[in-house]
Amino acid sequence: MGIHEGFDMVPRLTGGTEDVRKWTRFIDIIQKYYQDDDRFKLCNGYIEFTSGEHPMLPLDGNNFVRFSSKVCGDGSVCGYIRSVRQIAESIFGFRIRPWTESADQYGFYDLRDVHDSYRYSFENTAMTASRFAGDSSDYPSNLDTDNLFEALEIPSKGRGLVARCNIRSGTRILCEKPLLIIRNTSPELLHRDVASKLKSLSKEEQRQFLSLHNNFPGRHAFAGIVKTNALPCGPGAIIGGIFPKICRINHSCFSNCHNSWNDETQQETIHAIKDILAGEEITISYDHSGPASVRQAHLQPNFGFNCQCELCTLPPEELQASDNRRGLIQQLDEQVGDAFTMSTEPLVSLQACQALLGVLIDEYGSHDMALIPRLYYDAFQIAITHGDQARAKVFAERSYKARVACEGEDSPATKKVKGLMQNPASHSSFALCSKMWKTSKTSQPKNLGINEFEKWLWRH
Ligand SMILES: C[S@@+](CC[C@H](N)C(=O)[O-])C[C@H]1O[C@@H](n2cnc3c(N)ncnc32)[C@H](O)[C@@H]1O
Repeated sequence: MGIHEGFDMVPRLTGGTEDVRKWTRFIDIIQKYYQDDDRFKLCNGYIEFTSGEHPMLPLDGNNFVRFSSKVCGDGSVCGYIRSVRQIAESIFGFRIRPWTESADQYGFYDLRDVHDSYRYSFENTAMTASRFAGDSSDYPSNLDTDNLFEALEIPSKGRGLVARCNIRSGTRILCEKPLLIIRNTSPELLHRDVASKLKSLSKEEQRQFLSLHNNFPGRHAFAGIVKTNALPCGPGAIIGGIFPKICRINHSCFSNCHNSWNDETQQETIHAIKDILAGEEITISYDHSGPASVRQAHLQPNFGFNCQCELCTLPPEELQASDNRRGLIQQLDEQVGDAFTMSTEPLVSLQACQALLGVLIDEYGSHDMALIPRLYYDAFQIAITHGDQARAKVFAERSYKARVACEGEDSPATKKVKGLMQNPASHSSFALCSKMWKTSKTSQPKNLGINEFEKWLWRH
């Protein structure tokens, strides 16, 4: 029989947005925490710890009731049960009910509930994904990018790209050279500019351009295609690119991919910023962040559509809750960017950074890698301008890791932060404001637990 230990989720999670967000956050933290652990396995639709009775966590938490294993005979599984429980408690609080038979404590649910939940969570996910990807060892790594997606009709959005198999967060889904690069100008001039540039394209490239969606038909049709589809070549760029495949990707205010322009290779890349399941639509964000009304006010005149993404179509109270978080994100972002506070009260800036990280995770789950590299880079700057190389190095490492996931190793921004991670003092602002936090780059404390390390890092 043996002695069992674990925890139950009481009450069970609902399919509501808040619960889904919390579970996504929980799974993200688990993946990051155990990513270098040999016994941690990310499988098709679930996570497995190859220790004890191989306890599992489903990637979809709806219906999850228990994480447990027989613990005698394999000491290491106890460690997994307890650390997963601690992470779960930090997110779900009182809903996590720990129990151990060694202290005569038993789970809340009876075995039939637990078996039903297992059947739902594990057998179902394996079957669902295998329908798309062929076998149950999904997240294929050897497919060329053309096999990762297909163009399909999406309700109320025209055509869009849909994943053909499970795609892991951090995967480069597409890398494309533009058909055309154009400068923003009046519709008439734009139409003429495009007309002359089209002449130098091949017949196939012309066909690709002309087949793109146009939300602004009329006298200047080429300008309409450009306005509907162009993506800026870099943040704040006044030139934009038109891409045959990337321009088929629809927008979401809660996107699962990140697009970025690589100025060195002159290509646009698309990276998954969360695990995407086969059958899910691939989306990017055309917009800045901010509350729904601000996003709509940008999308309608600039791209000519009312957003129908999963966030904008939430019931009003849930959308309001998201708006409040996004308002707070903007507020904290401004505080973090305040140069005077950074130079005179760096601790206030660092606290704003940490608070921002918390709200970002609440709003996006931790998957929104696109904002995370910048946040850690801001934290790096706060530390380095006051001479703190030890923390600056950790912030640079985190920024680098997040940047690789959303832009790849070949992105100029990734290369830059990689250099800073190796040598934080090479930054031009090193000790520029003060030396009051002076440390060496190797003086990070050793042997601290996660919480203690975070306290050190954020100067609590
Ligand atoms: C760059 S195109 C994307 C591909 C396009 N759906 C197609 O059929 O080729 C942008 C257009 O797609 C549609 N679209 C993209 N995202 C949308 C969304 N979230 N809600 C509604 N329509 C969307 C809008 O018509 C928008 O102008």
